[in-house]
Amino acid sequence: MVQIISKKTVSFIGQKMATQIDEQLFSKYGFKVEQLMELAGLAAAQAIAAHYPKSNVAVLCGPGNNGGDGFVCARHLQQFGFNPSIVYPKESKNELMKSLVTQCETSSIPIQPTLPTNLHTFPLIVDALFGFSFQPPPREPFTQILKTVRASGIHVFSIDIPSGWDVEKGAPEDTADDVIHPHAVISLTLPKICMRNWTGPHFLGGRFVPRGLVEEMQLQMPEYPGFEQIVKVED
Ligand SMILES: NC(=O)C1=CN([C@@H]2O[C@H](COP(=O)(O)OP(=O)(O)OC[C@H]3O[C@@H](n4cnc5c(N)ncnc54)[C@H](O)[C@@H]3O)[C@@H](O)[C@H]2O)[C@H](O)CC1
Ligand SMILES: [K+]
Repeated sequence: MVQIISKKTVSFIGQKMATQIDEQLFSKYGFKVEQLMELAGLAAAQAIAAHYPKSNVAVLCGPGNNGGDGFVCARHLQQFGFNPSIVYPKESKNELMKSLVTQCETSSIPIQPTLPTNLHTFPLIVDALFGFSFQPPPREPFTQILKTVRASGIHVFSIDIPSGWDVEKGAPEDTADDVIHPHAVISLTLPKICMRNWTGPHFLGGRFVPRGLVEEMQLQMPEYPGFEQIVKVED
């Protein structure tokens, strides 16, 4: 059972604050992005395994670190007995992303640049296209992908923020067809302001922020029970 915490007990952060936390973790606090990405992707996979039955799952990975979380999540989902396939529309030249591709390829996780033609047979999609650095509106080829996913009606689990959402302005109109309308979301580190009014299943992970940074930036962090990596956020 994932422990439930109240949304009143955690800070909701904007795009600038999320970027500042990220920068501080890597500069002053000495972390490497791959360390944190591993924990972020693992937390996402744990939330998925806690919330959905084992199945085929299409993991949509964008060109930035949100996409990196998706690759890590796919690897762990396979370890947990899911059958992941990765959709990676815009290959990054970044060495870390190349390593993540190798890790998944050598684990026999298929990777393709476009949505599978049999997408309708997938019970679940993981959305790791864009995170807190997204600047709307989406550009091609992502617009078309977001539209197809929206039209499919398949349950989508979003990592950090639902792709296509403005990080701060919140959920778009119900009629918007080029954004993710998620079934569930995992916020990483802290929820972003766009998640304030979200009432669907909401997990929180990324239990890696060091005490010094929490105090320096006066962050209200979640109380994780014991040695858990995820909690669920409710009213
Ligand atoms: N501190 C943490 O909590 C950690 C979070 N992680 C994850 O990293 C993302 C943020 O990653 P970042 O590389 O900064 O950016 P994104 O992945 O959100 O996207 C950048 C990527 O997207 C392109 N892009 C931006 N806007 C558009 C657009 N309108 N259309 C098309 N493409 C767009 C841009 O060019 C870049 O290529 C965070 O959310 C977490 O998921 C880390 O894994 C660990 C630490
Ligand atoms: K996302």
